[in-house]
Amino acid sequence: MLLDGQLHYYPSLLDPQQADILYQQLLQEIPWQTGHVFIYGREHLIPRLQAWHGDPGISYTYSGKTLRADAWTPTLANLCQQLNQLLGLQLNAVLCNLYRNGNDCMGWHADDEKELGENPQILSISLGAERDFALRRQGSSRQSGTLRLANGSLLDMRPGMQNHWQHSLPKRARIQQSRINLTFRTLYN
Ligand SMILES: O=C(O)CCC(=O)C(=O)O
Ligand SMILES: [Fe+2]
Repeated sequence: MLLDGQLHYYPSLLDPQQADILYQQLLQEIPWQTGHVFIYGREHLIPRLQAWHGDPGISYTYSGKTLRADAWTPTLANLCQQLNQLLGLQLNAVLCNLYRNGNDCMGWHADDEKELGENPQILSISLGAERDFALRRQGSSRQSGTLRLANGSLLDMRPGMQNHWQHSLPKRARIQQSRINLTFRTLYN
């Protein structure tokens, strides 16, 4: 347990063999897309592949646009159901990220969009290459530390975390292998 109980890390939710099978299934099953964002009216490709899946009618606002989540794939639906049962939650959507190698990354942010409610709890499953997950306090530009997210691990970002901390997935140029990260969320539309 770290950071006043706001972050719980379980290094082996899945054993390595299960994690490898899941990785391959998700790689095939998810319609990975090259996302883009608009910054000052100019289009930029994001440095990773993405997909959004969720319950029917769930939508999210991303880069100023409201988009509907795609239907669950069988593997994602199964994972979401298992997490809900295990943890007593009502997760209803997942953001999937595919980092093709160490050059793919995600910048500093908090997952604090309006549709996630006041105190979101986000469950993050990591598969494939081990990558550093960096943390800093909201409002600070100094990194507080990193956590290595292992293949088959679960990171539970508890309620409160998104209000006080930012996180990022920094570039690691030497890493050649790819990684899939799934962040399960509860969206209130
Ligand atoms: O890839 C990760 O571990 C972090 C992903 C993330 O922060 C997000 O999807 O909001
Ligand atoms: Fe995030």
